[in-house]
Amino acid sequence: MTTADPTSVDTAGRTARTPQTALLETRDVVVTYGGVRAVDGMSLRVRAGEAVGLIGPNGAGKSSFLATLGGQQRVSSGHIALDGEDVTGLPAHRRARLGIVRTFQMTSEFGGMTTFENLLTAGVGVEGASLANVVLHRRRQREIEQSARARVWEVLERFEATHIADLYGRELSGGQRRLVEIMRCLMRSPKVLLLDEPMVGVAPHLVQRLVGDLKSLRDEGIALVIVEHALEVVQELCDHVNVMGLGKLIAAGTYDEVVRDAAVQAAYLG
Ligand SMILES: Nc1ncnc2c1ncn2[C@@H]1O[C@H](COP(=O)(O)OP(=O)(O)OP(=O)(O)O)[C@@H](O)[C@H]1O
Repeated sequence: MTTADPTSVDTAGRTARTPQTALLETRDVVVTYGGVRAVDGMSLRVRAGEAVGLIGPNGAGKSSFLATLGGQQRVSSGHIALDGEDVTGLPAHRRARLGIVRTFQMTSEFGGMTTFENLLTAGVGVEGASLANVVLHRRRQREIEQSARARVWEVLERFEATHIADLYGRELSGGQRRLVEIMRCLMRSPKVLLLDEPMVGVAPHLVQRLVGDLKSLRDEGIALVIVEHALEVVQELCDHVNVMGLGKLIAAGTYDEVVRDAAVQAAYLG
């Protein structure tokens, strides 16, 4: 992720389509909660096949900014574009259809479903099995379900996770849960995968495995945007690291570049 080219997004948020156009681009994104300016003018670009880290001290605005990318948080001002198209006003489910998908920690509802069912529900949602479809087009619904079932097995095999297909969410280890969360996103064939602390609760010996899985997604061309406090993970996984402090981008570059930056050291110490 790099800072935005100021000429690339016009005032209506449209981006000129050039070979250099970023897959995901934000321009001057601001989020305010009451009087708190949690995100204060974030302009970033993310290319396809790039793993981008978002780091910074507690309260820097990372999660709020990530939520604006996924559409879970409305921006107070600014623009967000995917593939050159302005998506700023789109709700999360419409962005997900366009390819911006965010991992969510499994809630208790998921604990009562098997891994297979967890993935299936994510997959059936993709093709828009609305209530109307279910009621009016049963055959179409069966086709959607059949293709989603095939996709579930594809995803489980790709992550060597067929052995957890019949385990309930509540029976999974922390690392397996994180994997299911990522696999649920994969059911939606994302272009951009947003991850908020993907390594929380993962046993140390499984972190490497999950990092490897994320690298393989990146190498297939999916853009990853990762908020992560575990800096060794950021160092290993991310091609580009953005550091936030008090809502603003205070440094950007490779991991080695940003950790040497005086402003970054001051933000972490201060
Ligand atoms: N829903 C909310 N209502 C009011 N203030 C909020 C809300 N969410 C976050 N904030 C505030 O916005 C600022 C940024 O919070 P945010 O969670 O985005 O930061 P963060 O960098 O992700 O922090 P952490 O690393 O601790 O998760 C903080 O001052 C926080 O208290």
